[in-house]
Amino acid sequence: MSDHPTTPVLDRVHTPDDMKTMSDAELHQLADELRAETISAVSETGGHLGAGLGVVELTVALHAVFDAPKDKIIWDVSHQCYPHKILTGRRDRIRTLRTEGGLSGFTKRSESPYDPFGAAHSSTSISAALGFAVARDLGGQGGDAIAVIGDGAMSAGMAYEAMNNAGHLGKRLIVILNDNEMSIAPPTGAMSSYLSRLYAGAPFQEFKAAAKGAVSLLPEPFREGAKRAKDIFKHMTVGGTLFEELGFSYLGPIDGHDMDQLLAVLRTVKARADEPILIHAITKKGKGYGPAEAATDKGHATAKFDVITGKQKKTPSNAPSYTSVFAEALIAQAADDPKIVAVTAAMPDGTGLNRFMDRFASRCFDVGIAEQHAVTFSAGMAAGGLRPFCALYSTFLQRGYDQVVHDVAIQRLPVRFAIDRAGLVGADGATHAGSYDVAYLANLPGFVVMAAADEAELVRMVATAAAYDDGPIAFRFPRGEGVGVEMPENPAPLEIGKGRMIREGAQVAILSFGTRLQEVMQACETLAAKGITPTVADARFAKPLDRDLILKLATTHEALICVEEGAVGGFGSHVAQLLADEGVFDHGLKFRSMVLPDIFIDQASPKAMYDVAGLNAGDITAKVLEVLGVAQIGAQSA
Ligand SMILES: Cc1ncc(C[n+]2csc(CCOP(=O)(O)OP(=O)(O)O)c2C)c(N)n1
Ligand SMILES: CC(=O)[C@@H](O)[C@H](O)COP(=O)(O)O
Ligand SMILES: [Mg+2]
Repeated sequence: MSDHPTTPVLDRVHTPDDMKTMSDAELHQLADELRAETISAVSETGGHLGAGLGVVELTVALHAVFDAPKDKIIWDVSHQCYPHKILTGRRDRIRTLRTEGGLSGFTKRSESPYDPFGAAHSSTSISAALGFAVARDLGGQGGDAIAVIGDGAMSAGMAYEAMNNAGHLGKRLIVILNDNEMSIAPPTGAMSSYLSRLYAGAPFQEFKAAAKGAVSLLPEPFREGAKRAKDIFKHMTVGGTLFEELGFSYLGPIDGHDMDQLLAVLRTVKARADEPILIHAITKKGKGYGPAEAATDKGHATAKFDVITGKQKKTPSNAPSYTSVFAEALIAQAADDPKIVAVTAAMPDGTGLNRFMDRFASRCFDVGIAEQHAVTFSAGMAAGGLRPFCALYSTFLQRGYDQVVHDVAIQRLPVRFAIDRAGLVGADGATHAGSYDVAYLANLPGFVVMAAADEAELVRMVATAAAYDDGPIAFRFPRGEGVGVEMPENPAPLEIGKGRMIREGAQVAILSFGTRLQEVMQACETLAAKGITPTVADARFAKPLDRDLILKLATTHEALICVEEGAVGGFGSHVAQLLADEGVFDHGLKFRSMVLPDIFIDQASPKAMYDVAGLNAGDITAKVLEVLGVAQIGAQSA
């Protein structure tokens, strides 16, 4: 397979309308070419590969049978949407995926009318599709509503909330369960076992209407090609399923890579459905690309790679990742403390807890994509006397917020939140940015909220959290590698609510919270050349604040600048509140709080995203000069 495959059929597709006149044989070939084009594009951009490869046939069949954008095809998570983007007028930009100014790696309403609903967090598709179905029936936009949801995403409660509602409403709604027996890691849980049992050992089964002579139900002109459908339907043995109990007609399992089968089933569903229908399609994540199929994550996400060898082109790292530092620090604590347990919501590799699991299998829980449950489950274990570390990405913890408030904070339970991917994450863009956790945690009574300035600080914060039994405690750290600092050998717990002085200076004090400290120090080098030597402190805690440190900085300097990689309402806001409460502003303190701006920042490199946010060294330099009233010369290049 060459990097730029020959694609004569795909070349004819500019929008899905161009597929409507294609023969089934051409659609077969289109799928092959689409797969080659997807592999080729992702080899140049990196990104989510395996999920897209698993839905190539399904994508072609859906666009051949349904009429997008009038019909709404809603991809759950939408990390599998690259083939869909190629078929829906975005092929010319597909090699800009996940880059600054390029295509998003997810569906996005502002990007295309063929993306009726944006996603990136999982398990929203059935709710959204049901919303479209109701809107259609109440005189809104017409067309079918089709949710494509993976078996991993089916582990989240929201999918069942939606099916419960859909079954009750009884409207025409099509859900395609794309079951590849994979989440990012192999899926866990009873639901996953249930899905496996639905098709284990059985031949692919088909369409309920078979008993009523399904072939005759096929609309013209498809009856001609219906011999295959006859073969498909003759195995029909579908019995009662959980989905049927919820009010869906269950069709399947069908082979999600068999184009004939897909076309026959979708055409018939399109012609006949008058109620909620769930089509259970069995697929292979990474299908059709050897290196992806062979990978343990089935090519879920990849760096740029060589198409022939599959070898990924990763830039060598200079320091360990924050994630791995967290995992090793937790393992070290857990070795001495049998009460420490760890929880991940379907991200064992992403959170580093796969290492913890290897070491302490019975004390590590992958609960599936179920962040709400992860939080309350941790609360229960804390109430039961364990020391749970609930390791979630900042963006996914958002989903468990009521549980954080109601089950953890109000009961003052000592759940330790290890918040990974804090701050701007890069190619995944706005949906995955960890922008809000400080704001939404530091406002909760009794919560301790920390941010690590570097990987050594992270190790100390793990030790602090392990030793803290008085209530909930959280520490946040970013995606990517650390700064290469020396690591503490026997990390002692930090004193709660105490920051640290980094360097003493004059005129202006910079109070950093989190890893922007490196940018602050870089800014100081530039400022030194201008004769300005700021005092720099690392707050460590957004809650409780180090009042003594902050008031000292505020009363001994002309200006105080807070810097953090979080949204307004976070650390700087709490400092401002303290200063206002203490009347410090009455004495003329110049105060600035550098936070993420009030916009959703699109995907780019983290550095470029922080440029947009105005939180890089040059911005800090410029802020110091502005607050001191010094003329700015070349501040952006600092
Ligand atoms: C709420 C939420 N939690 C976690 C994730 C991270 N995540 C992205 S894709 C994925 C696995 C999804 O599995 P599945 O739905 O089966 O899709 P597949 O990749 O197998 O096609 C996970 C856990 C997410 N996107 N959203
Ligand atoms: C689609 C999704 O939610 C995940 O695959 C996410 O992209 C992982 O991000 P990391 O690469 O930061 O683990
Ligand atoms: Mg899956």
